[in-house]
Amino acid sequence: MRSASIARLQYRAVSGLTRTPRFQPQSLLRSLCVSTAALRSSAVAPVYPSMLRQWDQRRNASSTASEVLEAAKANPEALSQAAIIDNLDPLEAARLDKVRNIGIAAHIDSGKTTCTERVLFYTGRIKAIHEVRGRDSVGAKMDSMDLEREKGITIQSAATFCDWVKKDKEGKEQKYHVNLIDTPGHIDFTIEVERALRVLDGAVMILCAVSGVQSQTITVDRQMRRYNVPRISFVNKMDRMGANPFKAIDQINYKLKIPAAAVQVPIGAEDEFEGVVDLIRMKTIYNVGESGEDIMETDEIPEKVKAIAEERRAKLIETVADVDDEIAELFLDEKEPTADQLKAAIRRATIGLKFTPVFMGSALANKSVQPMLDGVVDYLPNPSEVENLALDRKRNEASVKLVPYNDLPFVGLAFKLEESNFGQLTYIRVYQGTLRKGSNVFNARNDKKVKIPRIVRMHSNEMEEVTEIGAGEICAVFGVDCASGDTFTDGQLGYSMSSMFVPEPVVSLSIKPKQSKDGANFSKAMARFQREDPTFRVTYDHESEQTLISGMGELHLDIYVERMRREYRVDCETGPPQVAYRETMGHRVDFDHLFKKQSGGPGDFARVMGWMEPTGALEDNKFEQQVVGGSISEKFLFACEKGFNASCEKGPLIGHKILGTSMVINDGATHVTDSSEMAFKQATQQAFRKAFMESNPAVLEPLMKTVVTAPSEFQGDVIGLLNKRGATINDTETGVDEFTIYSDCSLHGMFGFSSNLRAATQGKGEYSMEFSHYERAPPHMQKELIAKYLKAQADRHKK
Ligand SMILES: Nc1nc2c(ncn2[C@@H]2O[C@H](COP(=O)(O)OP(=O)(O)OP(=O)(O)O)[C@@H](O)[C@H]2O)c(=O)[nH]1
Repeated sequence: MRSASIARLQYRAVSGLTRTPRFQPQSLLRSLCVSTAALRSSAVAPVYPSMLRQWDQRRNASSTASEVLEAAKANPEALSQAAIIDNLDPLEAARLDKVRNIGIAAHIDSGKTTCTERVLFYTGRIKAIHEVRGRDSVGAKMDSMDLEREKGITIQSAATFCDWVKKDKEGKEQKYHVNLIDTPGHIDFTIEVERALRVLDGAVMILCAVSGVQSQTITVDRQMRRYNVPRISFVNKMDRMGANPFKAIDQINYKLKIPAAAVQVPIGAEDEFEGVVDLIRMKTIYNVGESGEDIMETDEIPEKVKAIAEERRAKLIETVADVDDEIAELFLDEKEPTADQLKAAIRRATIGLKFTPVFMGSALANKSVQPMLDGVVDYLPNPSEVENLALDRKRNEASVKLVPYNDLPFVGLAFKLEESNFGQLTYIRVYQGTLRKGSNVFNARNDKKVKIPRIVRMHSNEMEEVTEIGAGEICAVFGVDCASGDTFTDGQLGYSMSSMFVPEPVVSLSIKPKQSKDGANFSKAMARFQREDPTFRVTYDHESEQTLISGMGELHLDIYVERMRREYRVDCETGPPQVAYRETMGHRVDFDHLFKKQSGGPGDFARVMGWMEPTGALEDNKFEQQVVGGSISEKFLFACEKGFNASCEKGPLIGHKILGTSMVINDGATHVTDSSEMAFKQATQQAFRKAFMESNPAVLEPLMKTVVTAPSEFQGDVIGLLNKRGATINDTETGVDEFTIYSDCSLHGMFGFSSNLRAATQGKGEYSMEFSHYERAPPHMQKELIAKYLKAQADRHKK
């Protein structure tokens, strides 16, 4: 960073201007400089220590520090990331301009892996295309796990990188570095999508040209919104019977509620799908060569698509005008935007999360994948165009913007852990600074120092060793002990970044190795799976003396049982799937509970008073203390809270977790010698149990949003199947030759549904299920569950 650039920043801070003339006379800029010491303590300082070091050597100290600080406080935007980026070394800005970090996310079987395989082939990363479940039995590059290749589904997200060469306006070739993560479609592996989207700058949302927006499209849409990820859309499978990209676009508009318009129209469809017309430049694009590796562009638009191309181009301009002022002005003046104007507006609107341009093609038929890659470069942001924030723990958790500049202190986020043949691999997104082999970094969670022994770039299951990774890039490191979501810094900065959203598991199974000699390997596998996947939990139930594994669905748990067998050679016995029920209280109950024991020596004494009541929403539990006058000390109140939390972990009705319950302690009594933290914890737990049972409590069961799709001839059978399982049907959509039913059903009712559905639809039906919310279980079921729990407890006591 040059001193003039820093000075420009100071100038902006003082003047409040967001843009500074690039060539300010040095003397004017210098007059605005402040003392380094003052800056270090300022709101700006922690972001730029390395700049300050350089500046220390060059500066002409002056005394306007307070002015700069005041101006910075009044106008933080003057120090925005954009302003800093604007002042970067031009070489650094040019480097970032050529980087894209993207994810591919979609509903199950939309063609994410097939599409990624083409991307890798066209960018020269792989020498031949292999299909998912292909006849050559090789399998797609990104599905590297044997299980993935056998089942034809993606289980783990896989990272890779490639270089895409694209011609610029002047016809000069420009090389873009694309880091890409292919994610699974099954909701059971949703954490993989969650963590990929947490660290990526943009995404390609793939849709099936026949099915359009499907249940998991809605889920990934929600995940993209959660992390503000801009997206382009790709309507795949244009070669399939019934393909209709415009129906998919309408659905993006009204189901996902994000303005979308086609930037291409297809030339032919189904088995006559030939290529596309680019609506921005009004050119036709065809793939030629054995695997569609070459692109042929012409100005001649076939007669049969001329009208639709004109109509859709007008629609594109109209949709963009709705979200972009510059195009809106041209639109109102009835002026046609130039290709450059339209492209720039689409880029602005896409990055601003106001629009998604829709591409179309067929990955399997090797058609129109390259224009989608051009779209990644043209419309998705480079790392400097995305705002990434961290909390500065040294400055009261103030929010700071991270700057993807190589020379700044290092800040990175570990977003995924994976065991490899060479030890634990930790995937890191570098947000600021450079990560160097052999350097020391600090884990912000526990301030532990770790050395980085090896850095690699991942290419599915292969890796390429590198000595350093710059800001804005993704890599993996070996030998770093941490948890998913940990922030690493260089040690100077007290920054930590927010982690990803981790959904709660809903299904459990009891599990044990068939042979006791496998105990050690079993524990090793459990520890590893838990470390890698935050939605997979292992608990030990002391009462039933069983190990329980919990996860997002039956498939999720089945995959781990299978991986245990293959990767650790441990055959396991599993119990039937169990639902993660919850318990909640019925109405408010006041309590005044005394816990007192006197048996010779020092006794126990604790009295707690207050009330318990439902929180209203079936969400988190709440503990509050409103003690005035010191009848219970802070230390003992803390023990009460511990008692409350422990009670919430195991409800009195059936031993499941408690939801939506609050406890207030507002009075009590303490004994000078007999009171202890243990006594107050016990007293709270006893009071909790009593009040809870008096409140007419209920067992809650998880309700699942279920979506079933099958060929039309099976509609009656599928409805019958769902009715038998007590599902409430909310909506039915009828397509060309298939139907989709949206329903709510209890998780318990859906166990084993996949085999029933397969049998009822000759294997052609598909379904997906996602947790929706908890609801009171039917009274007869509650009774049964309580009776079962009581019996199990009585049997245990007899033993
Ligand atoms: N007709 C047709 N089939 C396709 C196309 N793209 C993919 N497929 C097929 O669709 C199936 C699913 O493809 P994948 O690439 O595994 O889909 P995915 O989205 O990665 O699947 P998951 O990760 O399991 O959700 C495979 O049988 C592919 O051959 C396409 O453009 N046209």
